[in-house]
Amino acid sequence: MYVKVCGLSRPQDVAAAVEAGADAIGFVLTPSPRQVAPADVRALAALVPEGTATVAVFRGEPLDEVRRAAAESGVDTVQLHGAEPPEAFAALRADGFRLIRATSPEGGAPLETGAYGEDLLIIDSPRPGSGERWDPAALGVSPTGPWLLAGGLAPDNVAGAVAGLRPWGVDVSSGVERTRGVKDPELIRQFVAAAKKAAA
Ligand SMILES: O=C(O)c1ccccc1N[C@@H]1O[C@H](COP(=O)(O)O)[C@@H](O)[C@H]1O
Repeated sequence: MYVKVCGLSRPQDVAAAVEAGADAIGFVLTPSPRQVAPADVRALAALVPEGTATVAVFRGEPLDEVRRAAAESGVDTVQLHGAEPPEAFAALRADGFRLIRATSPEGGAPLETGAYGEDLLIIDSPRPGSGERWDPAALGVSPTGPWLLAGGLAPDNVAGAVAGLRPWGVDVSSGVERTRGVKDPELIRQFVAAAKKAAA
């Protein structure tokens, strides 16, 4: 079970996620209560050991801005939540990034990993980072490639969500916060442990 913890902005939260065994650490570079400047992401990403992915999250920014901010951040992976075309993914691939495409079942984009050249697909609610669950019935058939389930996951519901949809991995932001935008290291530990125990 691949586990991504997203929206980190403090060293102690990065440390908690790494120590708990998260596979990917996400930093939000788009307007959000969790937004972090590229220079601050660089400092946080430097705390992440090799082998754990560092992910810069964007939503709807122009491609030039994404390329510039991702390079400045020092991450290895870019996650796009907008309506970016396959050409944007190709450009970021040429820059050397691994790629995550995030969409929702209602979004109209293909629910197939790799459709735009990405390495990983995230299926999320239409309002990413909101903590909202979405109706699993909207998914129909699960993607065959590696995909992460996101949207309203938390330590106490991740096992049930995994049992229902059998994703390759999970992604969380709001569910490991007690105050919106502020991560809780203990909830991060609980989430990663519960997710790792959940059978895909
Ligand atoms: O976390 C954010 O604030 C955010 C903002 C804009 C785009 C994506 C964002 N995060 C992604 O949202 C989901 C998790 O959402 P939830 O809060 O757990 O319901 C995940 O894909 C994050 O990478």
